[in-house]
Amino acid sequence: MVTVAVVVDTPQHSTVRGALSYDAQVPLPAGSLVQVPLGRRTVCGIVWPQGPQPEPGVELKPVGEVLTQLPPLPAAWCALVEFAAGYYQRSVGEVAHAALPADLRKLADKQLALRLKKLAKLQPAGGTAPALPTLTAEQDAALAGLTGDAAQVALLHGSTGSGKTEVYLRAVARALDAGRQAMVLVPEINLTPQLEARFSERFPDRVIVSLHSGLTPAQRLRHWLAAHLGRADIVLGTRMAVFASLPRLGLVVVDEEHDPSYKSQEGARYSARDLAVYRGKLEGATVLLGSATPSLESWHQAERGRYLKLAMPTRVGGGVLPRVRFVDMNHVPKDVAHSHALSPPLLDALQRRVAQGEQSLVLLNRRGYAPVLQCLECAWKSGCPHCSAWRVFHRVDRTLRCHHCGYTERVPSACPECGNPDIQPVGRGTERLEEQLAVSLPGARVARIDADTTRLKGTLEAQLASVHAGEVDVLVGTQMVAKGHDFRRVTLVAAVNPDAALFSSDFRAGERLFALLMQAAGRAGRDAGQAERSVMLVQTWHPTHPLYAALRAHDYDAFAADTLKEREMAGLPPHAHLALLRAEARTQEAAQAWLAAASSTADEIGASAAGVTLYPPVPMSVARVANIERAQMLVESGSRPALQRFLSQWLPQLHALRGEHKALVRWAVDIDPLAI
Ligand SMILES: Nc1ncnc2c1ncn2[C@@H]1O[C@H](COP(=O)(O)OP(=O)(O)OP(=O)(O)O)[C@@H](O)[C@H]1O
Ligand SMILES: [Zn+2]
Repeated sequence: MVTVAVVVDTPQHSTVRGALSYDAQVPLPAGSLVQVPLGRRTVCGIVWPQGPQPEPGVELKPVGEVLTQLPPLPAAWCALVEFAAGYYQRSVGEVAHAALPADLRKLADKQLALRLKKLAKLQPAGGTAPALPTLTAEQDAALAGLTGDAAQVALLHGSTGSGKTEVYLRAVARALDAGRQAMVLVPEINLTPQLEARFSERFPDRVIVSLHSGLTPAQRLRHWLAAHLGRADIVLGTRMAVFASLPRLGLVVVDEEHDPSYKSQEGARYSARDLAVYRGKLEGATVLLGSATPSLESWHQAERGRYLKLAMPTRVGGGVLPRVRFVDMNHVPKDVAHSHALSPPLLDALQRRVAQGEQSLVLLNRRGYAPVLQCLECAWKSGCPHCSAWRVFHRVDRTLRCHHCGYTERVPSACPECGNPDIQPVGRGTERLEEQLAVSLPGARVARIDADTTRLKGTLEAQLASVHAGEVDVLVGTQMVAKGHDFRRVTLVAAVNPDAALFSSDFRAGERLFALLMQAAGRAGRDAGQAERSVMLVQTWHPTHPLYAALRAHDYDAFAADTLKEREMAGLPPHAHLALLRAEARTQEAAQAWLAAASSTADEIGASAAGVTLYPPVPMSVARVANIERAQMLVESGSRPALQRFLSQWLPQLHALRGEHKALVRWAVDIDPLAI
């Protein structure tokens, strides 16, 4: 008999943090999947490279079935999981098992053999590769910078339309030629179909698979196995793909690396971008981060020389970025400014585009018809009974919907409080804007793209195709339409109401707004023939705000320099490191009481001597969701290792502390939180 270490799926709050010990007949290679007894159940486990010494005299249970058909998970994969679990303060078992396809953990050896046989059917798309475009000088220089040296991290700072995708394609080609596999991450599942099309066109004789949450369990297993067995040359996917097992990984591309959706908002709240960088080091793979508006974290690393900075400031084919102009809402007649989303200069610009047969994109980052309904007689507003938030009026199906808990009701025909039939929408969302545009621009073909119009599979593709085909004059949408799309006919981009983020309590709101507006501007003038005429119009009450000055100049560098200086003075990331402790309870007092107790525990173990500062507990900005009160507490340190050491001492104590607080529903810690 030999002792093997096995990790099983354990919830965060279980006392099991690492591997368990079992008896096996023969030594089992690390990374093998096995069935093991756990309590009264039999569960899937992964043989782990290292585990605790079993206590002498304790009788170990035997390992059950071993999935011999599956090549063991690579050591580097186990190391990545181990790192992620440690860094994000979760159990190894939880992270490891969440990273595997659910179906894999359910299969017996025989069924697995069948699935593996079927993999032979995965074939390259076939056909002939198109002629390659001649690289621009900037693309050439960027590719020359990618030396292929082990563990190089490069930040490709390329303007919108500078041809970053072509650089990714060439870098992938090189990795494949060297016999390696490549992984390409995109922020949104919506962007995977067009990317898949680009890649299969370019690499007709390679096997390409995708990994994202839109796959069926069977597809996910098939694609995962293809990557794991090395049959797939290219893996395209969203953040979950960063955990794919790839035996010959040579390159990881993270497109739009600044995008918040790389950060998971549940479970181990990992950043796929940060894990990609770590993974590159582990596996000697090149990591290529690309963006027109890099995250300040990555920019800071590049400035310090930790990442190689590659710049592509120029648009392909002589295109220029659109001129940015501001409509000062203070000078628009008051009744117009307050009651209309569309100022006269914006309407005028739209009318001219429609007359000239050019497309316009109107951006409003708010879904629905109106964010709130209001009674004109009494004080009633369409609040959500379960959340501290308004319910949004959706006109299409005449519902009031809570965007936090999902609670939906038919719109009442009269005020539920006083019976007055006159209840009015206040403010506007994309639905109302679409309606208003259709009225203001008679004859124009107005379309809308947001999360509501794209619920059904295939609708987004169809809608985008009609935009590309020129069947739409004015496209209204949320951030969904602002990024990634290569619209060729758009000459006007308008941001209707972007000011709110300027005064947010979240220190990253400005960075997010700047990125969104730069990306949106980047949708205009992509065709060199029209570039000269292209304009971005921003309606604002604060036209002199420095963020807008940087936007006007398309000057990311200036924005980054200013913002980094502010962050340094305020002791904020990337100059400091944060963790957020969140508590949810039946009452706000209970949530905060638990955080206060957690804070006392931190004092006892010497947080401040360790260079770690804890801020007072505060309610979250939406304090109540689905009848649960939420509060948070910020933990900050100038040193990442100090913060990590402190957290690994502190969190086990919090697991213990939980028992004393009956009203606490759940708690979680978010390392490097994005939204505060
Ligand atoms: N070397 C080249 N020669 C000719 N056309 C090119 C070249 N490189 C890229 N293109 C074309 O230029 C357009 C813009 O490229 P791409 O969409 O990759 O830009 P991008 O940098 O990814 O922009 P964004 O950040 O806005 O997504 C595309 O239509 C692409 O096919
Ligand atoms: Zn609600």
